[in-house]
Amino acid sequence: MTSTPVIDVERLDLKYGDFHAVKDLSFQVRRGEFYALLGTNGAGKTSTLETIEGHRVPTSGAVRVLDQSPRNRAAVRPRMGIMLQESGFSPDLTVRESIGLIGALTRRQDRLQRVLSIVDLTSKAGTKVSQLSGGEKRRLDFATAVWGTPELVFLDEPTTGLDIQSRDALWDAVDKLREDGSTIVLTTHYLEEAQQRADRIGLMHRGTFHQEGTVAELTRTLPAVIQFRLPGTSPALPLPGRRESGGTFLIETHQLQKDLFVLLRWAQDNAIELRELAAGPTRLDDVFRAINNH
Ligand SMILES: Nc1ncnc2c1ncn2[C@@H]1O[C@H](COP(=O)(O)OP(=O)(O)OP(=O)(O)O)[C@@H](O)[C@H]1O
Repeated sequence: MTSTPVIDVERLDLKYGDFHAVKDLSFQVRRGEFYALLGTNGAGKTSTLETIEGHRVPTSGAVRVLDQSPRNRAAVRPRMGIMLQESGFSPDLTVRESIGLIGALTRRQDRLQRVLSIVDLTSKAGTKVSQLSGGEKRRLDFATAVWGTPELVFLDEPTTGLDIQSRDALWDAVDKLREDGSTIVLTTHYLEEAQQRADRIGLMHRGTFHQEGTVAELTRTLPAVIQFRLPGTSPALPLPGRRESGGTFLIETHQLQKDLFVLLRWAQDNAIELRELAAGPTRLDDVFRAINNH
């Protein structure tokens, strides 16, 4: 038996006046899944998420969240943790009071000390929100996703403005949420974060999906890349490649292992050092760059 999806979007349309922001969009997120909703600027991600979160009414189509209408806030809100791009905590409240508010609004149970520790704001518990740094404010926003281990967590650009330690700590906490069974929906422009973690990706462009699938499925159609620099003089390359303006050679291939072997054998036979050699699968960045060619 397949369980009911945690999010079920069926033929969603959203219009702002005459402007058609989301067009006939359908997708599902399964329980325990890490789903990344990505896309170009203005693609319709925020509009879609706001509808799922219950802030917007669809122009047409149906949205179900946790088997409820998202407009049924009393039923749905306690089960969701939503980290918005700006949570809008009152500047006059302290960190402790702000986190207390999350508890009051969601009616989930948790311990203040536990959440303060996860977001690394224990020493700032008595500090007013207006006096927090940008990164500290962002960590406070993350408390909304952590408090009471919600069944469904939305992370909207969660790492913007965070230093590397804070980013690592945030992803560790997200891993812990997943271990505890939470379903995660991420939107971000830091594609490598989604590439590393998402089970599936919905890639939006101009109001609809350009592609949807696992990272492997999204990158399958594009070649992998081998890149390197060559010393002053060398014989012709054994494979078709191109020289970038900075002097780096690029070989695009659909047979990475085989072509890498050909290149390494050529370098060995000709006693050539391939400087700054790097080879890797297609990255999501390349999938994004390819969008505008369509
Ligand atoms: N309230 C509104 N009134 C009119 N147009 C709107 C409104 N909100 C969004 N739009 C338009 O709808 C489109 C989708 O916007 P949305 O914010 O959903 O995109 P996004 O994918 O989140 O973009 P970004 O990555 O740039 O944040 C954009 O062209 C935007 O200008």
